[in-house]
Amino acid sequence: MIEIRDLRFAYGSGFALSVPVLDVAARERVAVVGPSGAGKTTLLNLVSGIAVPDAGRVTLDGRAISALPDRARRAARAASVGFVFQEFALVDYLSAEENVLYPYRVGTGLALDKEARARARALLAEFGLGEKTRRRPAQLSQGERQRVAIARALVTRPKVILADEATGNLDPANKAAALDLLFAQAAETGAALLCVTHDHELLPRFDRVIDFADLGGTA
Ligand SMILES: Nc1ncnc2c1ncn2[C@@H]1O[C@H](COP(=O)(O)OP(=O)(O)OP(=O)(O)O)[C@@H](O)[C@H]1O
Repeated sequence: MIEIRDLRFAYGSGFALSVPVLDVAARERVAVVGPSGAGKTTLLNLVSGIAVPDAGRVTLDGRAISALPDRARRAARAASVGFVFQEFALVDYLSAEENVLYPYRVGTGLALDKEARARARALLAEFGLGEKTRRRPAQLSQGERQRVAIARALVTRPKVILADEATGNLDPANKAAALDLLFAQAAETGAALLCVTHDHELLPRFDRVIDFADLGGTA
């Protein structure tokens, strides 16, 4: 589902990333670990098409997303990828439900129809937020905001789910619960799941753990 070949990327700051091969199959749940600043977020940005590699290829669901022009890449990302951002990146002035529906609002061509709205509400209900769909992020707890961010990543039923420290800043019970939600939804839709995490106690729950140092390294 995710296929990386000979990936190279550098920031102007000098940091460079090189990943010769990385594959994640449909239904596979993979954790990525590594020290702070190793390039884990950068890797997720490259996989999702937020960033474009200097060389090499990222293929998602059979499509070389890294080779697409900007607009097509954004559309492909919206169609194929759900992303749980490190700091959640919720929109302050939108309700929980409107935050979950945000992927439909960013000019990606996905139809914000009745079915999408029903799915957003169903996810929030399943995540224990059925009574709080109209609240704004500031009126939610940290764990609740986290669940809104996860629901937003899942609402389009993406084939690829990327999570950047999706369980960071949560207490142990909320960490486990957040992972349960991600795993259950990924299993339902058959998505590939790639999660950056520093939570070593969660690693046994993944099918595979990739240590960033073994990926091919940074140069
Ligand atoms: N937009 C940017 N421009 C220039 N350099 C950047 C940019 N974003 C990140 N970097 C640098 O690239 C390197 C990798 O950053 P990245 O955020 O991918 O690491 P990380 O492994 O996710 O770290 P952490 O675990 O702390 O989140 C760091 O040295 C960082 O300073």
